[in-house]
Amino acid sequence: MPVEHNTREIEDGVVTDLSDRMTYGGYLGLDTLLDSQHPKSDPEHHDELLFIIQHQTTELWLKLVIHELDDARALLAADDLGAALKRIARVKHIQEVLTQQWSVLATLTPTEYAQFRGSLASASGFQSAQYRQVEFALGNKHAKMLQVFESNPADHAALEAELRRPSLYDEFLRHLARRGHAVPAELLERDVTQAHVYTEALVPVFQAIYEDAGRPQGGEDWRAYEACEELVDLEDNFQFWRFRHLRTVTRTIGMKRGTGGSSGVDFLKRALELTFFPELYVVRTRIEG
Ligand code: HEM
Ligand SMILES: N[C@@H](CC(=O)c1ccccc1NC=O)C(=O)O
Repeated sequence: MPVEHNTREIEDGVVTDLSDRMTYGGYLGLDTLLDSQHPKSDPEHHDELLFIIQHQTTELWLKLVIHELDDARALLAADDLGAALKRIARVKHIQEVLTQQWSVLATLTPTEYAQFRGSLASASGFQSAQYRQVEFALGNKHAKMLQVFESNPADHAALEAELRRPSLYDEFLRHLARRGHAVPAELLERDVTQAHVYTEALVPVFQAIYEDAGRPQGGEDWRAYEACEELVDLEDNFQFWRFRHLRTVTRTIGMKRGTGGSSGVDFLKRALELTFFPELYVVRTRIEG
């Protein structure tokens, strides 16, 4: 039947009596989700809702990133590299959404933000437990970061557990070792509560994987090569997010100190020098034709 009067007929089969049945809102917990936006400005500033939702959507996606990275690690531990790569591919798409999303917040002018910034008091993204958990899961451990979470036992416990868990990189290197690659023992036995630091002896392992993949028939370790490139994408994407955050902060608060107590822009700039998988970048310098 064609659409008449620009109004679509509702088909007879459409379920309308939803008492005692599973519904859209019930399944998704929308009562709670959509009742979780509480602007603090009084009178309420129009733009504070944007600010809240931008953060909440980020936290929701971070929840999924953690879920996927957890499973990717379990799959690597079981030597199922193909399935782990699927999880990582999903994380990469989420990162792209999160980086794109900065353009919505960029519609907030410095004047508008200054009008409700005081209502945020000492709250700051620096206190995001899930963001820190992702950094830890990727291998940039930092025990002192836990201090900020002492007032929230659940967050503190989750981060402490993450601190003690092998990172995605640790699991990948263990997998490569089981596949016969000469991963240095110092990495396989490292204290996983510390940040991964650049290890020169790992570079030849990646060099062999990259050079093998470049041979005409495709290499033995094509999957390992693919995984290396996925990790590089993951780190690049993480840095793109950090960079957009830095630029947004710069255009919104200039050189003001952060509500979390840091110097602000200068502190964020230093995060751009952190790295998760340094050997995967150094190997590029070494690759010969
Ligand atoms: C106008 C918007 C924003 C401004 C002005 C801003 C400002 C800042 C500043 C100054 C810091 C340094 C810590 C401090 O002293 O407060 C910081 C950290 C942080 N912010 Fe934001 N931010 C904004 C939006 C966001 C959004 C939307 C997110 C998403 C969740 C976010 C997440 C973070 C995270 C995770 C950190 C810690 C970064 C690190 O440790 O390197 N921020 N932010
Ligand atoms: N640190 C920001 C405040 C801020 O952006 C913020 C405040 C409360 C909850 C999340 C935030 N996002 C990122 O830091 C500032 O200094 O303006």
